[in-house]
Parts: sequence; structure tokens; C-alpha cells
Amino acid sequence: MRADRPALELDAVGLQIGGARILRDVTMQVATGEMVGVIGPNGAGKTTLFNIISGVAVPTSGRVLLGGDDVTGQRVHQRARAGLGRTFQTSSVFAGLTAGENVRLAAQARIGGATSPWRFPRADDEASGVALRCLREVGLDHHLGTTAGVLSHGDKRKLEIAMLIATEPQVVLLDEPMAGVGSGDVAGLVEVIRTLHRSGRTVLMVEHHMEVLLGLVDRVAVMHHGELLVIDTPKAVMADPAVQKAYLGESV
Ligand SMILES: Nc1ncnc2c1ncn2[C@@H]1O[C@H](COP(=O)(O)OP(=O)(O)OP(=O)(O)O)[C@@H](O)[C@H]1O
Repeated sequence: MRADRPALELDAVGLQIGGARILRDVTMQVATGEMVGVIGPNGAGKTTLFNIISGVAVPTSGRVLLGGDDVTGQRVHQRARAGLGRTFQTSSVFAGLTAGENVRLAAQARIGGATSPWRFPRADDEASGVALRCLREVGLDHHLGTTAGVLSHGDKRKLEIAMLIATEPQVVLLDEPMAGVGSGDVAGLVEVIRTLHRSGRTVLMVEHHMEVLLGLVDRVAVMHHGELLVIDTPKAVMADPAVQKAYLGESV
């Protein structure tokens, strides 16, 4: 990654499957340290965009650049090594392992070496140290030994972010981090995402919870029918009559 280039660039990205145009000419630049929210009605192409950025899907046209490097042809693990991390809409924690073991596995994936959590790791080995630091960053260090499956949805989301941090990404994609989270857990999770961003990471976030999204991000990208309609500050996007009328509805 080159420091003088945007952390993430999409250059006329398109995806056509059979006769269907899923994405059309999506161009955007996300500066290093910026947080951008991606919104749009169901089926607008948000998840597909994340899949293309993370390498799960390959665009049929255009380019994806990370820190100025063209990663369009790179696979998921190569992009992860290049500094890209992602969470998914559905929970990806191992329910039967402890919170600490979950993060330790993520740390081991980056550090390399044996990945079995049942190896009776020394408490002071590198991955265990990383796990504790990451759990502390999301405020879950008191759950180090708690089985992940019994955590609340909000704490599971925090645990996923701790697992993400353990892989040391510079660009982070959060796919609906508030999905399934109870109202009592929202404020805590918002703070974790704010900290994730303030620590210098570049964040791209799909989130249907508008109040949360608008309070967190520097800019909002509005997707509609596979196209990027507008990308601007929350204030400018909210004031855009076309956005309000066509994509945000009466409730905003
Ligand atoms: N592999 C595929 N083959 C055919 N159509 C697809 C494929 N993947 C996505 N689509 C279609 O592309 C459109 C965009 O889907 P996508 O899941 O990216 O939207 P989204 O904005 O994330 O929606 P949601 O908010 O519901 O998650 C949808 O109409 C979907 O049915």
C-alpha cells in the first residue's frame, strides 16, 4: 500500500451475470482513515460491492485498488495479507470456543503456525497476547474465558471485530454490524466501531440502521439499482431531495 494513494479505489467497477447488470460503473475513492457508509434499498448492490472489494466476487469490468495497488485479480487471502479485513452479515464466531480462543485463532492465522486452539497454549505466547489486547480494545477482556455461544448478539459482534483487529487490517469492511443486535447493545457497539475508526483504520460500512450510520461516518455512498447515485457528507446526502424521495423514504 502506498501512503500517497487513497486506501481504497473503485474504478468503473461493473458486474454482469448473464443478462443481469448487478453493478454498473461504480467509481469511488476512500481516503486513508476515512469512514464511509454504504446505503441503498434491498437489492441495490451493497453486498455485491463488498464481495467485489474483498475478492469473494470478481468484477466483469473495472478495477479495485488498495493503497494504489491493483488487487482486482487477487483472491480473498491475498487481499487479507494486503491489509483488507471484513465482517459478514451473519455471525462468524465459533460458538463452542471461548472468546479468547476465537480471537487467538484469528491472530494465529495472521502470525502463522499451528492453529489448533486445543494445543494448551502458553498464556504468554504471541497469539494469546494479541487476543487479550484485541478483546480489551472492544471491551470484552472480562469475557476472555466465556464460551462465545452464550454471549449476547452485541457482544458477538464485538467479538467479530476483535477477531478482525487481530488480523491487523488497514481497510475494514463492516457488513451490517448492527444486524440482530438488541437496542440495549447498540450504543456500546457504536463506541467500538468509533474506536476502530479513530485508531486510524479506514472503514467502509453497510448499515441499515440510519441513525447509527449517519452519526459515525464521514461520507455516505448511496447505491441504487447497482449504481452509485451519490457519495457525499451525511448532511449533503440527507439534504439531497432525489436521495430522500427515491431511496430513504418518508421515515428519515
Ligand atoms: N450471483 C448472482 N446471480 C444473480 N443475481 C445476483 C447475484 N448476486 C446478486 N444478485 C442480484 O443482484 C442484486 C444486488 O444484490 P445485493 O445482495 O448486492 O444487494 P444489497 O444491496 O446488498 O441488498 P440487501 O440490502 O438486501 O442485502 C439483487 O437483485 C440480487 O438478486
